[in-house]
Amino acid sequence: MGADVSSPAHSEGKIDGRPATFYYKRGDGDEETGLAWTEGYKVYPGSHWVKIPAKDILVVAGIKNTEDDYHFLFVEANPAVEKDSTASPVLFRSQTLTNPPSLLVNDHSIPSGRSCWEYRQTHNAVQPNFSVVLSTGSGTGLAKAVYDQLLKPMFDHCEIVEGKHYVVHTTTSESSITELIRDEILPRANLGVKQSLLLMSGDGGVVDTINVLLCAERSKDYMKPSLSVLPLGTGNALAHSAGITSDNTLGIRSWMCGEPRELPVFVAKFSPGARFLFDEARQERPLHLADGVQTAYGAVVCSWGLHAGLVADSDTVEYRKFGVERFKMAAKEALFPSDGSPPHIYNGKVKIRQSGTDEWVEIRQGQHSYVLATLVGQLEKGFTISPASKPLDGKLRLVHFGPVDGKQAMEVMGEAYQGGEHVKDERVGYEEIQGLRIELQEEDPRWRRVCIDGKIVRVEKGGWVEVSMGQKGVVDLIAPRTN
Ligand SMILES: Nc1ncnc2c1ncn2[C@@H]1O[C@H](COP(=O)(O)OP(=O)(O)OP(=O)(O)O)[C@@H](O)[C@H]1O
Repeated sequence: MGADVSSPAHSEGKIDGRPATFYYKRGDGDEETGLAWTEGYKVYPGSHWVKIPAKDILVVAGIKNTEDDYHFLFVEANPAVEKDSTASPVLFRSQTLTNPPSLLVNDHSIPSGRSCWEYRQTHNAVQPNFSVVLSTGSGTGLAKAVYDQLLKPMFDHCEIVEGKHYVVHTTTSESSITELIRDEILPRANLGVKQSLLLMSGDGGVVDTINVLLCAERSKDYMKPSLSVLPLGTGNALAHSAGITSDNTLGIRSWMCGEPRELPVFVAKFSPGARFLFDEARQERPLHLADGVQTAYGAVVCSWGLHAGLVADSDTVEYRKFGVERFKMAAKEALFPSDGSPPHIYNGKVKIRQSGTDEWVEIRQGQHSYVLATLVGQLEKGFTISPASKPLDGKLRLVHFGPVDGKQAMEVMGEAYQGGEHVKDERVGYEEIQGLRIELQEEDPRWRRVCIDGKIVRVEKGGWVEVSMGQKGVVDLIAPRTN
């Protein structure tokens, strides 16, 4: 606590009406940054200090009709998770600060203008234009607990009222989000109504949303909705890559203080006969037809080979119980098959198109292990698949490697967990691309699975997929400001 008494980092005031001494250490990094306070105005060597790390702070907001009182909103780790894995990881907390350090107020006040969550609400709308989506099938099923223990208490504190200011939609099936967007959000967007969605889901909730919006006819009055994400899926690639998870608030700080940013999307066109697989691949459905071509949209990844296989194989009720570990478990299974055989080598032609040319160039002729085009940096926390990607930079990058044995594939994957070191590995190709075309030459349908943001599309025999950047102006993502 080394701040000078006159420093903007130090003040004497009150906490919930009780005299207190405050110190604030600027930054958003280690546990030492944030607010520390102790009861009373006399500080002794043995004084008890309460510390609220900067990463736990939501906002500091002035209380109306007072001079120096502030709402101090933050989260706290939930001790109940040790015994109850279905509990919310963090809980909502609030205190009233009188005369807090000015630096704290400066760093954590609600930004004005487009970046303020209030800007995105229209409280006098005929019906609420703010929808909260609880995706019960996402991740390990925490959406309901996070809503009850974190989000709802925060809304209550901020006097954001269910039914008046927002509507809750709880998913009951794989098609719930699609139906909500198709039947409610899209028609109102086409009437020019400004809408916000808070998706308590992983990447799947986002890909469901963008697919409806991009596949639809949009009117000339179309007003693009803004999406916020509370990362409650398994990989949460988009949230990690957009900086939404860079604090401990489970996306709420980004929802409150982030700004609308254009969400870059890609379009994947498929040969006739391609089908979306769902319900553990027991069911299938056709893709949307755009100008007669089977089409899907994504904001994260299009892959074929090892990555698509392990995403598909691990999307079962059994595997989902293991959270993000499910990807590693499925990877082990794919790389070291229990019958002792080597991992599958994928046959097909992989072609890329680079900036400034219409020409398709074939890479790594014939055989492949891993082919992955992505718009994001991380596919899961710490798994840096594309280290050159910047948040929402709208650049498509390709990561690929050819036939390797299980041990070598594990090595390459391990390097991706070390900050994206795999892209320096001579076995790995990594480049920015404008387009990707894969012509699959596999007999077994198992090796013809393509992953689009966690969803699986099975391509028919002799089929292909072609990926390029998609349309702009359809949806915004609320993400932390980048100054
Ligand atoms: N009650 C439900 N029953 C069946 N499917 C559901 C249900 N609720 C949500 N879903 C679907 O499950 C999918 C969950 O995907 P989501 O991406 O949110 O989670 P995840 O796959 O665990 O995470 P990630 O994609 O980030 O790895 C969504 O596409 C959603 O439509």
